[in-house]
Amino acid sequence: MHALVVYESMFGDTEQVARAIAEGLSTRAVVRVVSVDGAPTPVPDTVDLVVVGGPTHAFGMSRPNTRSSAARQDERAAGGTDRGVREWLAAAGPLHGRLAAAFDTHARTRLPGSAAGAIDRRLRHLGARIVAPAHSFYVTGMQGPLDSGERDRALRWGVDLAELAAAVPGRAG
Ligand SMILES: Cc1cc2nc3c(=O)[nH]c(=O)nc-3n(C[C@H](O)[C@H](O)[C@H](O)COP(=O)(O)O)c2cc1C
Repeated sequence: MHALVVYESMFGDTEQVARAIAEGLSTRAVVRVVSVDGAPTPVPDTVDLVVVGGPTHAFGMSRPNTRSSAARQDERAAGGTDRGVREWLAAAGPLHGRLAAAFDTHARTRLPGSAAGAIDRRLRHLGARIVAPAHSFYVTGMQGPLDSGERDRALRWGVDLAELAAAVPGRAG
């Protein structure tokens, strides 16, 4: 099985989660993990499983104005304003026959909404078969860092995803 993990990250937290998920997936899959800036469009035919994640901004996926706002808040985010998962998904092409899953990072607050839910809906709309419910990983403040234990939780989710994907008939296990 070939897996592609695509992430957007302004302050580095979603990247850490994406890399941990990729490590978990690698128990059963050949994995490529790429920032949304360099992620291929359309998704190559060789990819069986697409895992897409980004930070929750303003109750959903980032937009150009929320990325600019992040860049004004912290220089770590300065390079990441051009393309987010929203824009990548718009160019990813139909995903019929592909397996997929969505994740996000989210502040531990009572703020509603999640980027993962929006990514999940978009992946379904593109025709992908969702292998696991959209998943959130938590940061302790609006600019991170990741809450303790979240990296390990991401790794375990990656292992679970690989098992769920391998169990789907018709895809390489
Ligand atoms: C402009 C902006 C809007 C945000 N809106 C939300 C929000 O609606 N809900 C939430 O839980 N976190 C929100 N956050 C916090 C982000 O989720 C947090 O920065 C992100 O998870 C960190 O991931 P990253 O390091 O990969 O960028 C917001 C952050 C920024 C910069």
